[in-house]
Amino acid sequence: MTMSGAVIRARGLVKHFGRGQSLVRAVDEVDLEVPEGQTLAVMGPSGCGKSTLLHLLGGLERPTAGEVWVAGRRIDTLSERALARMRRRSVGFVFQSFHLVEELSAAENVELPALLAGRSPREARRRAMLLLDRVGLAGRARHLPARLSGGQRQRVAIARALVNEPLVVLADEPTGNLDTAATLDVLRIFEELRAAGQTLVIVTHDERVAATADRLVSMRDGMFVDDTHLAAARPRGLGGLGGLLGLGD
Ligand SMILES: Nc1ncnc2c1ncn2[C@@H]1O[C@H](COP(=O)(O)OP(=O)(O)OP(=O)(O)O)[C@@H](O)[C@H]1O
Repeated sequence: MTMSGAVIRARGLVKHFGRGQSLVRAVDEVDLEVPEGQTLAVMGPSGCGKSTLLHLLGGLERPTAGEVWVAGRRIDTLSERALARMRRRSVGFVFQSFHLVEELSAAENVELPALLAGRSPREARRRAMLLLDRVGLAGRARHLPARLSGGQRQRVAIARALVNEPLVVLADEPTGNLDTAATLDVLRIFEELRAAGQTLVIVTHDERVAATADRLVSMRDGMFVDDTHLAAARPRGLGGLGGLLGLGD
């Protein structure tokens, strides 16, 4: 962690796509600090650069210019290998279209990042079952994604994002493909995570999702045009995420 407690820090962040006449400034000189325990919502019209920003913050893409720090470590200059390791250990991703592995059961999907991070099969299974229980899917552990509803798939994806106890969860329109009931299920889980002190960045078009955040930034043309603090970030709750999930060390 940095002295300021920022889990994520970006300075002068720029991402361009294409060149010449077709140059797109997807992210244009963004500065950002996300303190530990903050839930940050990012809103803005389609194409304003929200997803690109999230990908830069989580090391899925490299900036054209600027710097990104995760837990006090600069990541935009890391090798591909080191970047992949950083993502596995420190970042949990949740996507609009779930991105589950269709050939694997719900439990196996959740276990996968734990195994890739070097945990034993037994420990990976233990974590997966605990997390599936936490998201209300203990009874669906053996189901393939095709047999799950959209809301259930997204809850599996959230469990997967949490399995390595990430420093930050980055969610890209996590309720974008969900009906109201499933959206509320997902919001309840995010609310639980927030209460436990999990740092969260959520890109969303949904006002209900944004309303659960501590801070709301609005983007337009790759830039922040508004920044509203709705609540002070809370320190990690008793036991933090590990305590909430009963994961231990
Ligand atoms: N890989 C890419 N190659 C070329 N252009 C891209 C690429 N990714 C994003 N862009 C462009 O960058 C801009 C920002 O896209 P981005 O997906 O970040 O926006 P967004 O705010 O997340 O949009 P939406 O809400 O529709 O998901 C858009 O003009 C988009 O077309």
